[in-house]
Amino acid sequence: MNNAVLYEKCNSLQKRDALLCLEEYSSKLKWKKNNNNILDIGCGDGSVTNMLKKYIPTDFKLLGCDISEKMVNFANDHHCNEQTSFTVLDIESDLPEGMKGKFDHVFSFYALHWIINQERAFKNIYNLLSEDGECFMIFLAGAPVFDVYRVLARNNKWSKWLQNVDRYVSPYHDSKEPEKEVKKMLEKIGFVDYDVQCKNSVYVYEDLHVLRRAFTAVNPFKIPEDKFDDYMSDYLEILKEMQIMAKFNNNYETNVQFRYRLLVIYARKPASQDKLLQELNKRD
Ligand SMILES: C[S@@+](CC[C@H](N)C(=O)[O-])C[C@H]1O[C@@H](n2cnc3c(N)ncnc32)[C@H](O)[C@@H]1O
Ligand SMILES: CC(C)=CCC/C(C)=C/CC/C(C)=C/C(=O)O
Repeated sequence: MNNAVLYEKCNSLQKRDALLCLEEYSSKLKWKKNNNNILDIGCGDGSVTNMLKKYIPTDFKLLGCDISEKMVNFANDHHCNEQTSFTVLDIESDLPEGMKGKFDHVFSFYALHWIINQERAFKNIYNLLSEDGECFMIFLAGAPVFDVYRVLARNNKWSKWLQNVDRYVSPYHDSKEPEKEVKKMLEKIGFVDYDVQCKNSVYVYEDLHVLRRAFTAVNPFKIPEDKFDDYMSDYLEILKEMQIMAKFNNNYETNVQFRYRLLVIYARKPASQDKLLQELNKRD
């Protein structure tokens, strides 16, 4: 997904959930009196990064990062100022030395379900954090859109463009207890005070035009332009087969309920004295 202009117009689901979760969790976040260094991972067009500022009560520097140079350039063009900037970073790759241990807070909204190597990404988040630093992330555990990808990938008409489809399915989509898996990983990496929730959520797309644009904005597959309408028609047919859409409804003005599971994660990197206690507890 590289189309920042389209994504900025179609990220109402992602924005709504970022706002709802920040409202719910903002009282849990601990801020330094000044010089809070903050990172937003998978910032996309930067509009949610920009929204985040409303929840930072004191002086801060905010860096958004994304694997997509197109997204980063769009975010810098639209949201860069003396406190906020954006840079290219793949959270699954090696970290620049200068970023390690530098951030008091790391956020991520609707990005980590795009990551296959979860442990690598979460270890990177741990290493990005300063001592006593905290992270707050929301991303999809499971969603019908991933089942749609798998059905399309089995269709000979689309299999050529949907190879390795599970590369774009959330790593927790088939998990019965994603929060358990995440907690185990956080503990293994060394996070403390973690709170992991998997929330059953629903979002209503008011009509199929809106749904189509939202689906297109996050579509990771390189479908040829002259085939995209046919691809979308097959996508909508699958929604009917999955009974997410009414079977005989060809009315584009119909709304569609998107039911999904959202992981909401808070965790803290222990300060050195905590680490000592952790070690002593392990020995007992
Ligand atoms: C659905 S968008 C979310 C954007 C924004 N956080 C929001 O809530 O609207 C997911 C973003 O994660 C980025 N992303 C995917 N894999 C990434 C990786 N390995 N490292 C950094 N960003 C990544 C994508 O390029 C995309 O911009
Ligand atoms: C009913 C149905 C399957 C709707 C799909 C809605 C949609 C496009 C959800 C976004 C899924 C996603 C991968 C979001 C993201 O990465 O931000």
